[in-house]
Amino acid sequence: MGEPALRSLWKEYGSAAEFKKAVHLLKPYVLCYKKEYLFLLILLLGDIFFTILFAWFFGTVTDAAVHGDFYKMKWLAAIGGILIASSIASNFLYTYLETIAINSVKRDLNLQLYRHMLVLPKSSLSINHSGDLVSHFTNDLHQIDSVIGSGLLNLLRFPLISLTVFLYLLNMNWVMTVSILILTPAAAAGGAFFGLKIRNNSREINKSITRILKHLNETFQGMDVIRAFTLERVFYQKYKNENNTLYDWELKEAKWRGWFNAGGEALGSAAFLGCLLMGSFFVARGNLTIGSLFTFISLISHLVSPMTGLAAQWAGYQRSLISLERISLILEKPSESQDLPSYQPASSNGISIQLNDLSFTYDNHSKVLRNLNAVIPSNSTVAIVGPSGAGKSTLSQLLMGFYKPHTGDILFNEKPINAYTPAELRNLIAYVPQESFLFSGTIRENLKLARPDSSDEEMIQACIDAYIHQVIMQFPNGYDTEIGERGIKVSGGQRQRIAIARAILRGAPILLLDEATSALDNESEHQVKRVLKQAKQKRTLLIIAHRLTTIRHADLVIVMDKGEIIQMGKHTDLVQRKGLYQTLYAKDEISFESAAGVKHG
Ligand SMILES: Nc1ncnc2c1ncn2[C@@H]1O[C@H](COP(=O)(O)OP(=O)(O)OP(=O)(O)O)[C@@H](O)[C@H]1O
Repeated sequence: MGEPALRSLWKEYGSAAEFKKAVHLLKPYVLCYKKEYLFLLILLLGDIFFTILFAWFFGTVTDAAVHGDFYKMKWLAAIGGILIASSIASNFLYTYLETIAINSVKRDLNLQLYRHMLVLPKSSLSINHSGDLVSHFTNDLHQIDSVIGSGLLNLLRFPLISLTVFLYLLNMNWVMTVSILILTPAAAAGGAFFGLKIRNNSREINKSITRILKHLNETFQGMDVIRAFTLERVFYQKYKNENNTLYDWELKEAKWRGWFNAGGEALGSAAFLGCLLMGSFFVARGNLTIGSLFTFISLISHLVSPMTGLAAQWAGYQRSLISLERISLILEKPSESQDLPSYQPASSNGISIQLNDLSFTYDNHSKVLRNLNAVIPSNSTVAIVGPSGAGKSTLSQLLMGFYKPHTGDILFNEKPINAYTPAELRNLIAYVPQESFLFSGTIRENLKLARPDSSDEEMIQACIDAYIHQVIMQFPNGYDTEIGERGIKVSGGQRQRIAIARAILRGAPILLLDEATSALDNESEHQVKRVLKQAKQKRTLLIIAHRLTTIRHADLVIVMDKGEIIQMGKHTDLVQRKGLYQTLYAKDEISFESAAGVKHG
């Protein structure tokens, strides 16, 4: 590492800003368990008391043995028994309470992180890779033990035990005690140096773990492509390289920790040897008993090791701080609502939609939607068509409030959608995405997610309308058939029809279908469209479609190209007019007829 890089890292490390940030983040969670932490603190103070008492006991027993005072040894044995029993009870309680404190804080932080991610705007969430997001839960949350468990209490315990032992030893022999203090700067400097090294390493380790999780995510999601394109060797090699990188960083960290522990031991040994030599001198001169020397030696480690211990703790904090920094970056992002949205039955009144000079950009550079103006009356069927990349799906994302318009407005019943809460807005729309996503579980569970209070009759009717009921009834367990992860056990067309049934069951006043019939055969598509046409008295139907032959019945067709609305009207009018719609329709009809010809031929 270059000198300037080291200097800037040191500056960052020494600023304590991150430490303050960590305290700010963790404080509310830790305070929820203040009773447990208070009790732990009392046990820690008890531990200091036991440490001194054991050292005193050790020295007193030695002196009694040297003087052959068996009467004293008898009651010392009884005290020893009480001390050991109390120490065992205190250790057990400490371990138990620490586990409660650590796991409670971690559980609460975990839930808050998950909750926050659920209500983050799509624009904030989509800049992170899903592997990155998962790594906050699988890696970062497990790295914070050292700042919420003993590590936190040691910040108090180490200085306290050092001070108590120092005063006790000072009282016993001030020359030896003061002499040992010359080791303090070495312990502190060692801790600071290794902490800096470990901190830098932790950052790289976290990055490496995140890359591995990303790679795993993509491997399992893209397994079919990997197999079809024989990419197994390429993926294996990439995974191996990532793991080797992680191994190298972990090894580096182990080396630093190894050196650090060895350094701590060396300091401890130096203190022990120094005390033994000086102590022997004082014993020989009759200024110290052998028992007192033993007491001194057994306590000296508690004077030196808290110094190295505090430094080690500080070094250990670095890994936790890096993880906390990553978690707080997510928690700091503003959410789109305070409450978790949930299903609320929407009013059955129709919803009119108005686009007012609507423009949008994903990256603040190139506009994906430009000055869109349109009025969609309530309970009408509107088709949005146009070539690939025209901006149709982007418009649907804006209608659901996943992204905010750059300029202009969208009005539902003449009220800007910004005036609705995300939950209100999304309860107005039933959405069928381009790629239907089903959750693992049964078909019934997937359907009832859309409207938990729906009856079985309503669920079955939605499936009849989506032309999927007969198919479901042929499955061995009917509606209770498990459909596997992401609905992998049903065909693409079946998945799409279950997704349409789910949206119909939701009963929202707007039904938004984004290429939702692309995987259906002609017969299924015809049936679904027939039912949707019947249902239009009850809802506004927005259909984004590629196959224009299927949207002839729409009340309004909006033709988009390069982010603009270039034509608008009824199919019968548009098909007569020269323009993009006519061209697209002619092409579509040819391909439809030739497909039918191939089928029948
Ligand atoms: N999340 C995104 N971030 C950045 N650009 C995007 C994002 N999603 C889409 N785009 C860009 O916005 C433009 C419009 O895409 P959009 O998906 O809305 O088109 P579309 O008309 O629905 O196309 P298709 O019919 O192929 O689905 C494209 O140029 C695309 O590259």
